[in-house]
Formats: sequence, C-alpha cells, structure tokens
Amino acid sequence: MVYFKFPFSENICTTDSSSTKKWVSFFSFDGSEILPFEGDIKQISQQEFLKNEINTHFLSFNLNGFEEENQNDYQEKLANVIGFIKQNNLSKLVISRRELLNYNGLKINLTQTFLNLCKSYPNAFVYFFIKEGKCWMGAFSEILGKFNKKNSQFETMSLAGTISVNDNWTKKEIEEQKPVTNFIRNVLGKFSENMEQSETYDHVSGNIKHLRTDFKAQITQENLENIISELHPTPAVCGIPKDLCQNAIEQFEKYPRKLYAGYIKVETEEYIQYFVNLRCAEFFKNAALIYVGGGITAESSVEKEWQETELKAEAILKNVAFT
Ligand SMILES: C=C(O[C@H]1C=CC=C(C(=O)O)[C@@H]1O)C(=O)O
Repeated sequence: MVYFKFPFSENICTTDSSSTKKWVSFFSFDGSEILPFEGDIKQISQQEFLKNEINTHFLSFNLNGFEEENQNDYQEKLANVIGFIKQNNLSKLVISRRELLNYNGLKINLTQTFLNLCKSYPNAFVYFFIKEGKCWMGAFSEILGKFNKKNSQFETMSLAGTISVNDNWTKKEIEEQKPVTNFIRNVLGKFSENMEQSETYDHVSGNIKHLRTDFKAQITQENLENIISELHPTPAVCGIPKDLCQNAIEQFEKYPRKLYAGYIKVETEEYIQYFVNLRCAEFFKNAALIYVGGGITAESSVEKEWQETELKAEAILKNVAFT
C-alpha cells in the first residue's frame, strides 16, 4: 500500500488496486530499482486513513548490525571528500549518511507520523508505503519535473544550499546552487527553445531554507522521459560530471542509497510529476534509518556540514509519533 499527499493539498491519496495501471512508481538513486504501485489514484478521508493504525510491529524485517557513523567519522570522511573535490576541480559533490533512530523497544505509529509530516510540510509531497516488507516515508518539496499533459509545459527547479531559517546566505551556498541551475538550463536548452528562468529566491522547508530557481519550458511529450533521465540525478543530489560523481559517492558512502535521492513518478489525468525523494526514512521493526546529505564544495566546513545533516534529520525526527 501507498499513501501520499500532493504539495499544497490536504487530501490523502492512495491507489485503488482494481486497476493494473501503474500511476505511482518509486525510482532508486542509481536507477537499479523501480517500485511500482498498481491501481488508479483515489482520495480517502482522514477518518478512513486513521481507521487502521499501522505501526512498526507490522513490519517484516529487523535492522541488524547497523553501525552508525558518528560526528568524527563523518567529518573525517568529509575532509577526504573535500580533498577529492579539489584534486578533481569539482564544483560540488553531494554526500550523505544514515542517522539511526532506535525505538528502544517502543513502536512507531506510522499513520500518525505520516499525518504529522503532512501538517508540518504543506508545500511538500509526502508519502508513506509498505511493499514487499519495505517501508519508507518522506516529505520534501523539490520537483524534478512537472509535465502538463494539456499544454505540454514542463516545470522544474534548481534547489540547493541550506541554512537555518534565521541565518543569512553566504558565498558558499550561493556558489553551491549555481551548478544546479546551470546544469538544468543546459539540459532543458537541448529540448526546448522557449525556456523561462526565474530569479533565485528563498525556499523554506520547516526549520531550514534553500536557494531556489524555477524553470518553465515548452516540450513535446515524447521527450519527457529523456529529459527526466538527463536531469536525474541533478547536482542537487549528486554532482557534475555525473558519472565521476556517482562513482565517488559509491566509494565514499559505502552503502547503497536505495530510494534516497531517487524520485517518485506520479501520473494523474492532468499531470505527470516527478518528486525528488529527500528528507526520507526507511523503517524497520526495531529501528529506522534517516537518510540525510548535503552538497560539499571546496569551501565546506566539515562541522557545518555535519550540523546541516542534523537539521535535516530533525525535520523528520520531530514528526515521529511513538505509541
Ligand atoms: C541532499 C539533500 O539535500 C539537497 C537538496 C537541497 C539542499 C541541499 C544542500 O544544501 O546540500 C542538497 O542539495 C538532502 O536533504 O539529503
């Protein structure tokens, strides 16, 4: 089963298994895994959603033998990453870690946690699914693509750079967002002659904010999947050049990102939308892993980058409901 909420909507949606059409699919970061959900999309009321509490005791698998990276380990790794960035003259490389949430014998009310995320992030795409023993939940507002089937308009955004809502932007974040914007402009330029780019502005997401630039372009539907595969993974979740950065991520992180930093495709009558899967967690019977990362540049401070991942983890953790 899958439940989700579109940005700026309060309606909870699910899929109705009477149809075999696949309107909702999750794509892993490295493209090796696709998790489709069969059925037409339908809305359900909050009462209906709350009828059966789903908690972590229902899940099939325990998380065993997981060793969490502590602040020191992570900062040491980032120091090596910065060396690699300088050596290869990279504008940025996005590195992540997994924060452990141990339930300490308690259980998590997943239905309530999903509702808390919906309330905390009205501008986000929020989802929750259990399938084949896997359980993930996430809430984020970055759009990889939104295609309007009626007028063939394609929208996307460059979203990067993170600070606490009350802080001021520094050169580091401004320089970190630029390669994302340039990358998107180059890709869209190959497929469209009329592209519009907005000013760069603040995008608030709970306790933090990002820099954001919007794009609109006229495209043809036949090119949609090509555009998505050229865009993904954008330098907001990977880096450029893509292949070198994807390899470096594998070397430095030493674990598969699975669905983190992948995307979710949702097709409705009017739109085909692709949401970037960040601020997400993988739930097990006894513990959960929160996936958090950040864009590292030659100017990064390893301590600030650690704090940034703490802030991002907090965005999920403060919404978790224990029963
Ligand atoms: C990779 C993540 O965030 C991306 C999206 C927005 C801001 C980012 C940053 O400031 O590093 C990242 O590019 C994450 O949240 O795990």
